Order: sequence, then structure tokens, then C-alpha cells
Amino acid sequence: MDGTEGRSARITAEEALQLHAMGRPGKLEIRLTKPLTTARDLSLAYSPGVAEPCRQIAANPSLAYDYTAKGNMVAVISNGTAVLGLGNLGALASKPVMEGKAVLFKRFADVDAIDLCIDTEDTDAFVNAVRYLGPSFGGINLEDIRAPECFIIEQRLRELMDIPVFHDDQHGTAIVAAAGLINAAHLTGRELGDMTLVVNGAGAAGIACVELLKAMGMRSDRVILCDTKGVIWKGRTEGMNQWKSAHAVETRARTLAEALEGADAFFGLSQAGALTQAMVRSMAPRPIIFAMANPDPEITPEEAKAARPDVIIATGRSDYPNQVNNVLGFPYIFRGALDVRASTINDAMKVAAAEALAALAREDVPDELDAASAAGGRRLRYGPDYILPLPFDPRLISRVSPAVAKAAMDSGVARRPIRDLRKYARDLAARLDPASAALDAIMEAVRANPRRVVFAEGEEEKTIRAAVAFRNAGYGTPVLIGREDRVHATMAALGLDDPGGIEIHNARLSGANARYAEFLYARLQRKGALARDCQRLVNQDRNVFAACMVALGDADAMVTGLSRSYSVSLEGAMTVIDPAPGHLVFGISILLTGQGTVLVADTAVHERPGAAELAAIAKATAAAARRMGLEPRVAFLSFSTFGDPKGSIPASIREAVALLDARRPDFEYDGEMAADVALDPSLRALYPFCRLTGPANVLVMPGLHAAHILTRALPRLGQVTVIGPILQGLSRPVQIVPLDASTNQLVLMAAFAAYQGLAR
Ligand SMILES: NC(=O)C1=CN([C@@H]2O[C@H](COP(=O)(O)OP(=O)(O)OC[C@H]3O[C@@H](n4cnc5c(N)ncnc54)[C@H](OP(=O)(O)O)[C@@H]3O)[C@@H](O)[C@H]2O)C=CC1
Ligand SMILES: CC(=O)C(=O)O
Ligand SMILES: [Mg+2]
Repeated sequence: MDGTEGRSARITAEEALQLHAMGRPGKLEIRLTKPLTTARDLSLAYSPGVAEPCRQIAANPSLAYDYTAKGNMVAVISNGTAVLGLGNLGALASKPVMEGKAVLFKRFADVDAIDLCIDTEDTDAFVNAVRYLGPSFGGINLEDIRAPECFIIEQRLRELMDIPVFHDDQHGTAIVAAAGLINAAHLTGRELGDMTLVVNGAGAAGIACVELLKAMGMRSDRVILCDTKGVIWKGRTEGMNQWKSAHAVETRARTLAEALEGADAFFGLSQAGALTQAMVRSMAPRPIIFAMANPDPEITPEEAKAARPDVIIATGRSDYPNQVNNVLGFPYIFRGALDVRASTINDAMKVAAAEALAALAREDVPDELDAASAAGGRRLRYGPDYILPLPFDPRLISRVSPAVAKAAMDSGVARRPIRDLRKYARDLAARLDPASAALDAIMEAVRANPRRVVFAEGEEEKTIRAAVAFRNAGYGTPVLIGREDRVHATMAALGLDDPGGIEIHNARLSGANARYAEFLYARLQRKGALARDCQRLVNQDRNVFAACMVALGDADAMVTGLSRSYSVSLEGAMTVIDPAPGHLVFGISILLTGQGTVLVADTAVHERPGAAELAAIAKATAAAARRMGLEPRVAFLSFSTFGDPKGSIPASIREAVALLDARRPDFEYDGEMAADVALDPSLRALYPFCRLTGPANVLVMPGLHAAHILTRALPRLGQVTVIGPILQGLSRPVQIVPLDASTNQLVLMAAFAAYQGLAR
């Protein structure tokens, strides 16, 4: 495929064609949101039932948002006159791009979108084709329509329709490019108001970028627009139109090369190859180049960097760092606009989106995103190679859409304001990620009661980043165990230079050191430990020191596990902290699946639990399920179901069931049974005596082998998120993460530890 050479995520033309052709051709299908299996379903959803919502909407049109898909439905409309940078390919050939846009709407913002390719280049005919479609849609996204017709079309449709009409190539591009420029200017010590900018391409995207940047403070006399005829100067007559004239400047420069001499920044919204290395060399020090033509940029990053190593370069593509592409904008802008039923998308909403994007790029980047980056797994950090968030950043929806919704409300175009924007942001995060919905209540409880949580491995880079995220999320005060100078140096190297609200304790120098050693000696003196052994443990084993803090009430909870194996970390903590009286120490993993939440135990401690342990695990996990709002249905899992086939493990499971039978607990349980029988009641016809009344939501595993295999395999096979193991049964809250945990997992487990601290 042209222009894909020299990059890591290379694709070929064949691969792209294959993807589009495989299975059901294209990239979209329609799914039902209501059941349609019985005659009753049919009566309700179609005739006669459907008549009632029709009558209601006829009487009150705003009810269309309540009874139909209108409020979440956007039309992606094109006539194919400016398909990417490929030119006028016509309506039919634009369809792959339009289907693609619809897919992005759904994937990134859960907006339902459908492509409508309209086969006319006549402006009036196009406007007429669109204007009457309003009832079906909550918004109109115009796409790849060439200038200057696009300006007329958008303007007229905005006047004619009462829903947002947004030409993405204009405003989506302008918003994302403005966000990138805010950060590139910040990194090079420039102010928008003082910068000079040359924009090549005076079409839909070029003109809109210039207009938004001027609205944001760039000076008209410092922005030069060029097209195929060169500089758009005051007095030029050739190839002009009113939109170009509005930005014509007094200048002696006539060519792009002349305009670029000494310029601070270049925007390419024209065609591949329009910018040469000689032009790049003539720009000001630390030049900013956004070569945004698709699929191939005005200059490649390799060429630009060879000409000027100090350049900040961005392209429209996902296989280079710094992707300036409207995919970062339109899904979230429409999400926010639809959710407040905005009548339009105005400048205030565009500026709010640009600022939210720019701000997000300056935050620490979750580890999970590093692997997805064009930097090929390199750590991403705000800087010349990371000026904008990645398209796969899951935080985009909860940052950009609320900013857009708020700006709509503040500027008076929201027809259904949102009162609690914080809740809205949380709901948005949950909309794409079931994990965040299930965990939300727990995290909110911690936020309402912030705790002091010890991060035992305080010098580890991931730990420091997690501590900063923990503090920023409002979960409480992170306490890092480590040497202060090292922690500060790591923080500085990571660009996390605000240590406020984070405590650092050096175990050896701590004022509490003697007290902890004495406490430990009292515990261990009859278990073969000398006083000096205890002193050494407190000085040298950070898990022991951290656990002492928690045991003696100097902190509420602790988290560890990054640098030592699970069992070693647990041993360190249990040297200091006992099991809660009458409790078994074990681990629960939470599986967040499309079908609901399932708890699995023991996933951490007992390799071959005996009958008594299995019964205790079942009881404690059922209680944990209740605390999460689930009515527990406990299945003891095995390779066999109710005695068939026979084997040694099922015997201990059956004994566990008998133990519970004798105690008559107040939850459903049964076993042993195979996993599919546990999860799918339709497979229980052979076992009418089975006592579970629905799919199991607590799975008690026969051993650590099976538990580990299940919880490690599932997230890699599909849409299942696994959280944990969450350690249970200690008298003080301790959580241990796996050695390969991400920063996010560490934050989550620290919050779980804090939550357990609340419950005590
Ligand atoms: N990265 C992103 O998110 C986006 C990128 N783009 C890219 O921007 C480009 C333009 O798109 P769009 O504005 O929709 O298209 P339009 O057809 O509306 O405008 C194209 C403009 O580019 C000018 N132009 C074309 N070739 C050259 C050249 N070699 N030198 C100088 N000017 C040139 C045209 O000049 P003239 O007026 O003289 O004909 C015209 O002004 C495309 O490559 C597209 O892929 C667009 C939207 C988003
Ligand atoms: C990204 C986009 O919309 C374009 O290149 O046209
Ligand atoms: Mg486009």
C-alpha cells in the first residue's frame, strides 16, 4: 500500500481488501435492542403495539427521543467529492470511509451511526436530500465534501435543521489540530497569539482550522493560507472564493516556500508530498509541522526529522506518533452534544473539546496504552512525540464529552441539561467498559472516605505513578516506602513533579522504626526470631515495614507485589498481620463479562484446598458477592458433574457440600459440576435435582491450577475483564498485585485495600 513503507504497523493493500471482504462484506450491521422471539414480542414491537408511540410522538415530537433510536443516531453523509486526500471518487467509492466513520462512532462513543452516500454534486439537490431526514437522526455528520460547496451545504443545513449539523473535515479536524497545536506551542515555549502559521490547503479542513485558531487567539496577520495557486494574498484573483478571501493577507510571499521562511508552524491539509525538506529547513527553530493529508502526509516524519531534528511532527495516520486525526474529536463531540440534546455545535463546544484533548495529553498515560502506541511499546509521555492522546485512550469519552456537554449548557444550546457532570463522566466510562460500572460504587465509597494506603515498593516507577494516580483520583494519601531522594528523582524523570499529598517513608530512618521492631519481636520471639532479626526485617523488608504501619494504625491499608512473587509478598505481610479470627486467607477474582459479574475463588493461596477449606471459601465468597449486590449462586467446579466421571478431587468437593448442608447457610450452592453446567442452566436437564436456580455467579475452584489457568486465559480470549485476586481474610487490609501488574491494576488494588479498610 502506498506510503506505508518504513513504519512498524505496516499494512498491505491486500490485507486491507481482505478485511473489508471477509465474512459479511463491509464493516457494519444492525442489531436489535428489543426481544423479538414470541408473538407477544411482535405485537408489542410492531403492529398493533407500535401505534401507541406513534400517536404519542405525533402529539409531542420531543417524545421521539424517548420512544425511538433518534437520540443516539447520527447520519454520516457524503457525496464523495473529497474522499480523504484522494479527490473526487464519487458517492459510491466514499462508502468504505463512511462505514468506517460509523464504526468509529460506535466503537469510541457508543453512538449509532449509519452511512448515507448521496450521488449528486449539485449543492441544492444535496441539501434537499438531507434536510428532510431530520426526524430519523439526532445529528448529521457531513464528511468528505469538497470546498467550497461544503461551506454552503453546511450553512444551509444548519439553518434548515433543528439538530446539530457538523462537517467533520472542517470542525473535527480543526478541534484536534488546535489541541495538538496548544501542546506543541507549550512544549516549544510559544504563545498562540505570537506564532506564525502557514496552512497549505484552503479547503474544508484548512479554512476551518484557520477560523478556529483565530477564534482561540491567533493573529490574522500571522496566518498565511496557501492552495494549489500558492499564497492567498490580498488582491489575488485567480482560484479565489469568499471563504479564501476572508483570510487573504498583505504579504510579499507568493509561494508556499516563501511563506514558510522563518514560520513557526505548518499545517498540511492538502496532498501527499506538498512539503519539501528545503522548506522545512527554512522554518524557525523547533518548527511545528502537522502534515495531515490522508492517507499520505505532505511530508513523512522521517523526511522532516532528517531535515530538522528539532521538529515536532504530526500526521493524520495511526502508524506514526502524534496522530492528528478527527477520530479524536467527532465521536466524543457528538456524544456530548446528543446527551444534552444540543440544537447545534457551536464555537464554545469546539474550544472546550480542543482544550480537553490538550489537557488529557499532559496527564500520565496508562501502561495499557503503551503497547497500542505507534512508538512500538515505548513508554508514552507528554513531549514532542506525544502531543495528543491516542485514539484508543479509554479516558477520551469521559473527558471530552462532558467538556462539550458543559460548554453546550453554558452557551445556552442544551435542550436537556445534565445536572451532575461528574456522574455523567462516570456513566460514560461505564458505557464502554463494564468493569468501571461494577467498580464505581466501591471507588466512590473510597473517594467519600479517603484513606492512607502504604505502597510498599515505593521506589518502583510503576508504584510512583500509581501513587500519583491514587492521589489524583481522590482515594486518599499514598504512603511510599523508599528513599526520598530516589523517589523524587524518579518522579522528576517521569515528569510527575508535584509530590504534594504523597508521603515518603524511609524504613531505616523512620521515627517509627524502633516501635515496629519491638512489635515484631513480641510476635516472633517464641518463633525462633532474635530482636536483631526483627530489627533487620523492619529495616530491610519493605513489606514487613509497610505491614507494621498498617498493624499499628499508622496507615489504613497496604498494597505490594510488583517486585516479589505473590507467596513471598504474602509471607512478608503475614509475618506481621494475622488472619481475622475464624477467617481463611484466600483470593477472589472478579470476572466482568458481557453476561454479568462472576466471582472465582480461591485464586491466590491454596493449591489443593481440602473440604473444610472449600466450604469456608464458598461461604466467604458468597458473602463478598452479597456485598457487591449479587445474590450468590455458588457452584463447586470440577471436571465431573454429580459423580460422573469419578475421581479423587470430586470426593473432597462432595464433602465440602455436605459440610455446608450441615450448617444450612442462607445462600444457594451445589456441586460438584462442570463449568458449563454451572454457567448454563439449559444444560441441567439431566440433573433436575440441582439446587441452583440460575447461572452460577460464584465459582469455587477445585485448586489453584484450574483457578490460575481460568483467570489468566479468559481476558486474552475475549471481552472478559479479570480483577484480582483480591486477598480476603486478613485482620488488616493488604492487597498483593501480580508481578506483571500495570499501574492501573496497582491503583485499583490500592483502592480495594482502602475499601476493605472502610468495611472494618
Ligand atoms: N488528519 C485529519 O484528520 C484530516 C485530514 N484531512 C486531509 O486534508 C486534505 C484536504 O481535505 P479537505 O479540506 O476535506 O479537501 P478539500 O477538497 O475541501 O480542499 C483541498 C484543498 O487543498 C488544496 N490543495 C490540494 N493539493 C494541493 C497542493 N498540492 N498544494 C496546495 N494546496 C493543495 C486545494 O487547493 P485549491 O483550492 O486550489 O483546489 C484545496 O484548497 C485531505 O488530504 C484530507 O485527507 C481532512 C480532514 C481531516
Ligand atoms: C480523517 C478525515 O476525515 C479525512 O482525511 O478526510
Ligand atoms: Mg474526512
